[in-house]
Amino acid sequence: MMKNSVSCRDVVVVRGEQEVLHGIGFDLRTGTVTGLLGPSGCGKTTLIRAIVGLQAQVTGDVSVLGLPAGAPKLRGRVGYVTQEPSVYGDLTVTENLRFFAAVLGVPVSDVAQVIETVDLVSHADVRVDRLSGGQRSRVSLAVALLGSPELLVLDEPTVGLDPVLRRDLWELFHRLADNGAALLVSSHVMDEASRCDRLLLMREGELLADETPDALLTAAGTSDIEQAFLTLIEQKEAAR
Ligand SMILES: Nc1ncnc2c1ncn2[C@@H]1O[C@H](COP(=O)(O)OP(=O)(O)OP(=O)(O)O)[C@@H](O)[C@H]1O
Repeated sequence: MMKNSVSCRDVVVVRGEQEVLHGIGFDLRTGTVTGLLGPSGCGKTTLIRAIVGLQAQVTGDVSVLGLPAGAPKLRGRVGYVTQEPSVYGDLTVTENLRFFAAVLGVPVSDVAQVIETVDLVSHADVRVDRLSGGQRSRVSLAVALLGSPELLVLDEPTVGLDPVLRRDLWELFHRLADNGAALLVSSHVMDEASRCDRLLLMREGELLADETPDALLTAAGTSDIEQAFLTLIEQKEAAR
């Protein structure tokens, strides 16, 4: 039986004066790649921050690998890549990874492995500020892969990448899931939806759908995810 890596129930988040998540519930399964999709500002990053335990003012239940989100024991078991670059520009790829391996208490022998996984062997000794945007985001991903985390949470990892690189990264995500990890990958690009095993579609702080891409398309009677998303919104508004 598939296990749940993340379980969210009735998750409400207030940021500033505003409630931005209005009672979200879903499970994230081990060994799958789940896409978190929705328009800019709908609350994807906020939900991700709640899962990795960085968000204040969360009510409801967020359980990660059987522990409360943010529990100290989850350190090293959860990898998180933010939208902002999280590596040092004045260090090489290898130096960055050695630094983060030491911080995380991960064996230094893992460094070469993750560099290979993200396909940066040829740039291992190049300073990060001399890399392209896509290469740099793969360094951040390599940091998140240190220690072979059981849950990987990636906030818009493919923004600004060319189609070939995007395809390669999605192949990597599925390899990681095949090896037993759960991945949650946010995107506001609907055409990435078909690459996911499951989809969470968000709008204005609510979950509109928690389905496989096929089930979603069948329910909406279309072959286009963007159209399915619009149909769902129309159905929801008609039901109000
Ligand atoms: N620091 C903050 N203080 C108050 N409100 C915030 C803060 N950061 C974000 N918000 C609000 O929370 C809501 C959700 O933002 P969030 O960043 O989670 O959306 P998102 O779906 O990740 O957007 P994007 O795709 O543009 O990154 C938005 O209405 C935003 O204005």
